[in-house]
Amino acid sequence: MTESLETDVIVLGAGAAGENAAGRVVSAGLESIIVESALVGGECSYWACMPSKALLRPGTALAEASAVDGSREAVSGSLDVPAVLRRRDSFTSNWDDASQVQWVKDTGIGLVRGRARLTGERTVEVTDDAGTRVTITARHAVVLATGSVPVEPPVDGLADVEYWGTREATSSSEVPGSLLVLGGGVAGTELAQAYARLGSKVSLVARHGVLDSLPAPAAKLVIDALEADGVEIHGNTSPERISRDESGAIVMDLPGGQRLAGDRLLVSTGRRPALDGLGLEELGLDPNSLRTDDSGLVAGAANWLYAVGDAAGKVLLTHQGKYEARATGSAIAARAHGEIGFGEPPAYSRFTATADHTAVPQVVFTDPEIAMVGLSPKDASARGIRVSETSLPLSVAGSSLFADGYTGWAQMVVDEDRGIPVGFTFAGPGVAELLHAATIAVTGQVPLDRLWHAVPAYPTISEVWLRLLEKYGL
Ligand SMILES: Cc1cc2nc3c(=O)[nH]c(=O)nc-3n(C[C@H](O)[C@H](O)[C@H](O)COP(=O)(O)OP(=O)(O)OC[C@H]3O[C@@H](n4cnc5c(N)ncnc54)[C@H](O)[C@@H]3O)c2cc1C
Ligand SMILES: NC(=O)c1ccc[n+]([C@@H]2O[C@H](COP(=O)([O-])OP(=O)(O)OC[C@H]3O[C@@H](n4cnc5c(N)ncnc54)[C@H](O)[C@@H]3O)[C@@H](O)[C@H]2O)c1
Repeated sequence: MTESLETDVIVLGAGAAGENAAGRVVSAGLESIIVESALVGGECSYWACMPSKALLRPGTALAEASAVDGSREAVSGSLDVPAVLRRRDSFTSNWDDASQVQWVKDTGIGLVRGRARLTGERTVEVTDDAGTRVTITARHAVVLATGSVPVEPPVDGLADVEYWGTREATSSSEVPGSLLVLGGGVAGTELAQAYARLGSKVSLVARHGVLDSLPAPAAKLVIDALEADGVEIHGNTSPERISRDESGAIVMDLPGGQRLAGDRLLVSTGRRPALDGLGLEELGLDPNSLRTDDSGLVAGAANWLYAVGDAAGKVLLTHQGKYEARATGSAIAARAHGEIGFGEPPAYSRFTATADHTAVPQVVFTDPEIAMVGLSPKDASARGIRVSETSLPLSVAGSSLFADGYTGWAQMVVDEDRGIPVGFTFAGPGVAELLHAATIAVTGQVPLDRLWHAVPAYPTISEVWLRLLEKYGL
């Protein structure tokens, strides 16, 4: 038997983006049903941001205490691995989504559990594990917030060995004796350090370099730290073959005859939007090249289909997905109330995710951290913006108080025609909390001669702002 439901807005996927889209339309007076096939809360809560940061934080806290004369002497032991894993489990609520389900209920959002598929315009069919079907029709819109899936690299033999993805690495209850990591992006780098500090012998294989899309001096600080943690880095290479040997170890054959072996293999080689099996092709849409405007509206779908978060494939970060979802939720509600039309709303209105283009903040939560926002000199030049780059070692009174022998780096990218900063990168211990000031300066397009009057408190690490402006020439 098929149950039929009707609502204003159907949201597919109850990750961070889906929750925010549904929450936004409900707070604007519309009804919404969210459909989820796994845990309400999605990847970030259970298998990505939260558990990975919970695995990293104890190692960073220990390193911070060990980096200061006086407290260093009080550090007498190493990480307590069972306690670290227990704390990680508490951050994932032991993979129980009851509290997030309660939030959905309290917010007035309907929840249907099962796998959703679009069966027509504004119509979704949901099938749960027992085979029960529910058909839901939306009066206004359907939002795709189905997240992303890992990309499996085409490596000979990989499909025949059992390996970890980031889900297994973030939820593991064991710390392997040795771990091979394939992929030197943010996920591979963070998890390589987490496991090295928990006691694994880690080898990291990166097709290009480690964090190679980030400014080289910042990436170098992280590479040095990984090596100090005992991580063996194999850069500019990719395995020719992966197999399992007679002892049960996973073996990676690199070009040139080098062979690496480990108890476990983590593959973290990127992600792509999870749009397969949603019925998009039947609606004349290509899941491999879905295009959305800045309100999330999908091109070619007659003004009823939206995509947000990883599913939209623009920026694969939780905070940016939530931001897109707030814009989309507001746009859907305003359109339903006849307040705006279906043309793309103006940039920087609350109906658009304008910052996706110019001011995306990201933190790499290794020790040292890398925190960046906005455009790199290369990004800016590609957009035809005439920029200057100012960079220096991060060395101010606040940093030397933070840690003995503090090493860091900072960069400011300035649009020379407009006299405004368009990008910042900070690398070093404790720099993540410097980032929001930079995000505000970039998003607010604060002129440098006004930024000069934003005086950093003494003695904080933020004094690096003053050093950057002085070096720039103010
Ligand atoms: C290891 C790792 C660490 C990360 N750390 C950070 C970090 O520190 N900070 C940060 O900003 N970002 C981080 N990210 C990225 C972040 O996890 C994602 O950007 C974020 O989870 C995307 O949220 P979302 O709501 O778009 O998708 P998801 O959280 O993936 O949610 C999508 C939901 O849709 C459901 N779903 C899918 N298909 C269907 C269907 N057909 N029917 C019903 N339900 C469906 C899924 O079950 C899932 O719950 C990390 C990623 C990884 C892999
Ligand atoms: N702190 C954070 O914000 C955070 C942490 C983890 C993940 N994430 C997000 O999750 C997404 C996925 O992370 P990710 O690190 O898997 O993706 P990524 O795209 O950042 O990095 C993938 C890496 O794998 C490498 N690679 C691909 N194929 C390879 C091969 N055959 N051999 C060797 N290397 C290969 C790529 O060169 C790249 O360096 C990213 O968009 C990232 O921003 C964010």
